[in-house]
Amino acid sequence: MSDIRPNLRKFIYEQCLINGEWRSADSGKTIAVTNPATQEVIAHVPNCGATETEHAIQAAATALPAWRQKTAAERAQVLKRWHALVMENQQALGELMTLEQGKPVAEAKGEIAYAASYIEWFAEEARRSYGETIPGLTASQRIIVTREPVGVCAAITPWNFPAAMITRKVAPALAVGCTIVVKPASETPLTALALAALAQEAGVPNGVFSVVTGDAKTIGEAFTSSELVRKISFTGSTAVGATLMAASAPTLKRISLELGGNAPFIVFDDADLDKAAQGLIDSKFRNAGQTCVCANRVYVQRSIADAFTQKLLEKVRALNVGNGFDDGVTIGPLISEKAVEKVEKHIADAKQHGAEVVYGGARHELGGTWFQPTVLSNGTPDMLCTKEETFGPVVPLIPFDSEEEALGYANASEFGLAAYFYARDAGRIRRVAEGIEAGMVGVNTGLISNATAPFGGVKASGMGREGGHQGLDEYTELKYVCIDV
Ligand SMILES: NC(=O)C1=CN([C@@H]2O[C@H](COP(=O)(O)OP(=O)(O)OC[C@H]3O[C@@H](n4cnc5c(N)ncnc54)[C@H](OP(=O)(O)O)[C@@H]3O)[C@@H](O)[C@H]2O)C=CC1
Ligand SMILES: O=C(O)[C@H](O)CS(=O)(=O)O
Repeated sequence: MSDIRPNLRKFIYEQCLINGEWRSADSGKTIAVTNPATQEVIAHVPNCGATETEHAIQAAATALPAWRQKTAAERAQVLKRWHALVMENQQALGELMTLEQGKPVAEAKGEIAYAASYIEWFAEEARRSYGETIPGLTASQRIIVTREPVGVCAAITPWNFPAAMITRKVAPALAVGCTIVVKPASETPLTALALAALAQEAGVPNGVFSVVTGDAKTIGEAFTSSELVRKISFTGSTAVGATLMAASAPTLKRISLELGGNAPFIVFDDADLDKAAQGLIDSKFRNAGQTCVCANRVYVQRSIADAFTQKLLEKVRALNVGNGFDDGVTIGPLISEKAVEKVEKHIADAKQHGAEVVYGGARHELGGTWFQPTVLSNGTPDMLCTKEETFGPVVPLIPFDSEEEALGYANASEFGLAAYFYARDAGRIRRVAEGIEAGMVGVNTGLISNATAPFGGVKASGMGREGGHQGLDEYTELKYVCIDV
């Protein structure tokens, strides 16, 4: 039986929104969108190329003057209407996300609310894009610093958070008066198209926000080579981020990169072990482990390792693997067969390093791309999963003895997106929070993502911040005006 429910059909857009028009690819070619739980083809979206992308970029440039000339309050009103429409349709948008991405409906609805919170946040921030005045150097001199929109922007987003990765780029861009063209991931274009339809209904003018689906490399090259595009915002793998950064250099574009992670999760001997076990569940198994901020390597102080492992196993056993549409399911399918193979590779490598599978460790009996929630004990600090993100429901437990040893392991990574640790000693919290190399640190919590805080990483995890008041900075340029009158 199809998971496509009658209420969803009106939210399935099989055309791209370019300059306010819903259109197919010039070639007529399409890309199939499948349900990862059933492999059912649920829709076909346009396989656009350079011409359609350039049309969308040109439309964004044409729409820019009128949109940037609106007052911040006028732009905020449009964003607030968009926020209201997204939340009014939270159930349907959540089910649409489950249909194309696989995460459980409850989690998908949570992401819709999280995505909407970025729209609401930047509707409010739109009116706080402040400049400053600086005392002049002479009696007749006045120094004014203003913020202006960067201009035409482009965004490329991943499949794991099909709504939030869109709104945390589009909302700040529109709030400050930019226009934007978005290329969503080919696995999950439907959520992006539905969000664009609601933005259009909310009154976002033609050309201000377009969505182009199709060949990533071709569309990406159209973005990076265009002199009209002044800013690129990307969320995805470090490799692609680096490619986009290099390709943007000839036209000196502004760039924001939210890239790969490999979050350490440290449990010290003075931690509240029940909180730490729950925090690890919250961080690790969200989206079946397919998030860039999830705990990827877990360091447990040796003296409490056995006690912590038992508390963790009690919670892991309660996880319910299944179709995201089924009540009570907490772990959906992984996005692809390739994703499952990467998880298997990491587990095999860990076992070769001496790790033991204390729970799960193999594909789920449901078949397809479902994988058993897995706990490995007796891990080592040189396993493959300590070097690259697993992007699956695997907890590798690695014992350590001293605080210095744990911090050394945590920082021995090219990545620096998120990090987590549980402790209660104030001095330890200060030392570790300041010593860990990451853009975001969770102390006694496994959930750190929200629209009010600056989300982003250091080292190979990227640059720039999304969310918080800092999120506006990515879409504005400073202008310094020196007046002598
Ligand atoms: N820091 C963060 O917030 C996040 C980081 N990530 C990281 O991304 C990875 C998983 O996401 P995944 O989607 O596989 O990453 P990818 O980098 O493969 O894809 C991300 C997006 O980039 C597009 N893309 C792929 N190749 C190119 C190219 N040559 N030029 C332009 N665009 C391109 C994809 O299009 P298409 O779908 O058509 O291939 C997709 O829209 C993980 O490493 C994860 O850690 C993911 C999410 C959030
Ligand atoms: O893509 C991701 O993993 C997201 O950035 C994680 S979050 O913002 O939803 O935490």
